[in-house]
Amino acid sequence: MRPKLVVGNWKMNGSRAANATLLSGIVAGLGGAKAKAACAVCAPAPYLAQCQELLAGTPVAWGAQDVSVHASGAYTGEVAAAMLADFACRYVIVGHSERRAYHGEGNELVARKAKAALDAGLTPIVCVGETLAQREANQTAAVVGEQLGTVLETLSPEEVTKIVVAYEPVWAIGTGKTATPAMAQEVHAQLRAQLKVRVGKEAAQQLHILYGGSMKPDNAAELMAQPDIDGGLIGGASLKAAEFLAIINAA
Ligand SMILES: O=C[C@H](O)COP(=O)(O)O
Repeated sequence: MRPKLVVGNWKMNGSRAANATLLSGIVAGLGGAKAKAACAVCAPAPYLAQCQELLAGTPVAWGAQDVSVHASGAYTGEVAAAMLADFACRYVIVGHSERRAYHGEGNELVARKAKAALDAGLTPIVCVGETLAQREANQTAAVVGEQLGTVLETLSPEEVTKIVVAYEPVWAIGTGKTATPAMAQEVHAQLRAQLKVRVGKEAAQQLHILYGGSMKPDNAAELMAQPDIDGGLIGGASLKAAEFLAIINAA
């Protein structure tokens, strides 16, 4: 059975003081006992050093929310994958819908970001998801299929076995609306079938497909009980230690 994975995406939130309180609360809440799920936080880039300082040696991994496709050079404002690795990041989110919507990131760029992350030894968390208009037009399967498909074409099958996929219906992000477990499971099963074509049945069974979109302590257990939902990518609820811990414990 795949162990569950719960990842917090802090988005553009936090401060040195607030992060210290949040991270010490999470670590204390895990209590040194074997957590029910693997967990990580994806922090804004300036706080990765703080994550490394406070989380090294704990069960909580850390990562970033975006990465450049370039290795180094004249790319003002960008952060290279090697720089994230320098701060011992394990994960980096690529293709979050907020990057797609506000920064015009398309499927090919997202795939190149996933490749850049893998080349630096990081695990990309590749986000896919449809807008409300796309769902209402019955385009969900086509949209997420194309989003994941471009990544699968860009990476070798061996590289694909090292990614994490996150299904995040855009209409459920930060809105309090959640996909029902059945709706989410339907898309997760489709994504796993697509992965299977690329990497084979056994490897596809090992891959993590996370659900994101208003996952909270009160709906996490039901969502994660679905056969193809292997954890969560948590926004708002990852900013409060008690809520984040409750979701980890619901796994
Ligand atoms: O990456 C996280 C998702 O965008 C979900 O955010 P949310 O839990 O605040 O809805």
